[in-house]
Amino acid sequence: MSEKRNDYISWDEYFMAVAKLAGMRSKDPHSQVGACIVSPDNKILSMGYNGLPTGCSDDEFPWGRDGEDPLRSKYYYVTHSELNAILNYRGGSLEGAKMYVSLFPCNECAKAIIQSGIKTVIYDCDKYDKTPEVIASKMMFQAARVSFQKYEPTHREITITV
Ligand SMILES: O=c1[nH]c(=O)n([C@H]2C[C@H](O)[C@@H](COP(=O)(O)O)O2)cc1CO
Ligand SMILES: [Zn+2]
Repeated sequence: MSEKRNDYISWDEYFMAVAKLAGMRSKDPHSQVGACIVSPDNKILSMGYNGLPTGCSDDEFPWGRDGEDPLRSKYYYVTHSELNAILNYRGGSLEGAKMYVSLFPCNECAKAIIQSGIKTVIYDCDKYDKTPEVIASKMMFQAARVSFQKYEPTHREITITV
């Protein structure tokens, strides 16, 4: 037992798993999104998931997706995981940081990511890649020189018993 373990998880696996773990806190019945912000020297700075702003009850605001009245769907109210991760940060600057996120950021989150100084986005799912929001997001990232790369899944199963 004096040898070093060699089946430990990689930095990428660790941070994407942390992002997905944060997403498991989401109350959204359709899409649970998690984000983890990491410093250039691999320290976790902040995390977030998609949820309602403080004071807006999970039980009173809607979680539906569509309907005639936009005030009765979730979209006007939910704070996205990426924005929550940025706003949850209580330290100094995020300049040069990386963001691991389970879903490609929308255009509004892209603006916040760019303005916060985050320079790299590592994303997993890109299920909305044909939408104008995600197309606009990619255009802004390219113009602002924020690199975005698809997380390369290793398919390692990580089991945590709590
Ligand atoms: O980047 C994102 N980050 C994020 O947290 N979200 C949240 C908002 C909603 O709660 C949910 C998307 O809902 P839906 O897939 O039902 O349209 O995910 C959505 C996006 C869209 O890309
Ligand atoms: Zn967003």
